[in-house]
Amino acid sequence: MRNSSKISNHRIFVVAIAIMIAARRLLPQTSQLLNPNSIFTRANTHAPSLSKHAHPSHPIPYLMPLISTRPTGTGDSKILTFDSSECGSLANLSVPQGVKLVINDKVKSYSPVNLPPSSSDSVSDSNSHTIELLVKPYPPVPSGGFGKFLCDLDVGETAPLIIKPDRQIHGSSNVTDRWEKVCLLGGGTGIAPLLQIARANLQDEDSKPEVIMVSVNRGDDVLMKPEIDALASAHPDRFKVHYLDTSEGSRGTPEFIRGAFRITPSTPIPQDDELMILICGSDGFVDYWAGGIVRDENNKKVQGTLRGVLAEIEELNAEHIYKF
Ligand SMILES: Cc1cc2nc3c(=O)[nH]c(=O)nc-3n(C[C@H](O)[C@H](O)[C@H](O)COP(=O)(O)OP(=O)(O)OC[C@H]3O[C@@H](n4cnc5c(N)ncnc54)[C@H](O)[C@@H]3O)c2cc1C
Repeated sequence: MRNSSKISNHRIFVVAIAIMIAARRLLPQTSQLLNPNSIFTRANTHAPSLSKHAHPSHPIPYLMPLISTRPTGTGDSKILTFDSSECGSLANLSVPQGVKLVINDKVKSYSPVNLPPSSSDSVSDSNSHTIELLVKPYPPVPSGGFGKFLCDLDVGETAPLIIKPDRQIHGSSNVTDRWEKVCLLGGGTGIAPLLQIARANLQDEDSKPEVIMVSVNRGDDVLMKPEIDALASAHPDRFKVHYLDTSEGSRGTPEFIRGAFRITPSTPIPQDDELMILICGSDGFVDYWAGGIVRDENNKKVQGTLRGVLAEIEELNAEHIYKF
């Protein structure tokens, strides 16, 4: 009897020590999400060790450490660089790569602006194992605040991120060497995935698509302008950028799009592989330009009917447009 009580006391002691060690490991994550300035009140329940066993397409978040942060130079948005080396197999993921931030079972999408590593990148090259996110800290609303959460992270803290599976754009995940003219229409932080697509097309010396970007912003808060202008200087024959400032109440028109993307009434109706317009921005932004994205009976996002400004350009049809 005495022996069995000793054994059970010993077991209780061992279990208590194990719980204390596990709690200490989780503490930085817990305190991060319980920060009084944060609207998140529940601890992340995914222990760091779980991330080691997750596949990039598996819905268990990686706890990616923030390794550096810098302001974009305009407004309050930041470029946040996360160490993605734990994910291991990010090499050769197709562009645009996407990640999801998962907190309290709520999820929001973010888009790396840097290119994923290629298989030729050395494992020792630390630049090839990072994810750079352009993030704007919108003043949080209830159940939101994800942008502020990311922007408030200190170097060394982690964010629970999932690597999204490849994005299918009209039946294929390929965005390079596919269309003759790639037109990118981004509002605010919506420019992030479009910049990655521009970079992927321009770095590919073998294919020569023309890339035209329209960046829509209010006032001086033009996100990633230095980086975009640098790309335009480096590829003057293949990359053109137009900035549209909507602060004075001016909104884009069909004429503006015709001019920027050079679609004229005398242009023959483009074939699918000639021209693609990729649109990314807030729901209101996408709705204004091309009609809203809708959800099907499985709550999956589908493109919805083409409406808005682009629907007024008769040379275009839904096959020429993709809404993020
Ligand atoms: C495919 C995809 C890629 C995205 N990539 C990025 C990215 O790279 N970087 C990034 O910062 N965001 C990106 N977003 C937007 C991101 O997912 C969040 O919607 C955004 O961070 C706002 O969330 P929040 O919780 O901070 O805002 P909330 O707290 O929910 O809202 C705060 C306020 O901001 C307004 N707001 C919310 N979202 C937007 C928006 N997108 N534009 C303008 N106003 C808004 C709300 O109406 C509200 O008034 C992307 C979205 C999608 C669908």
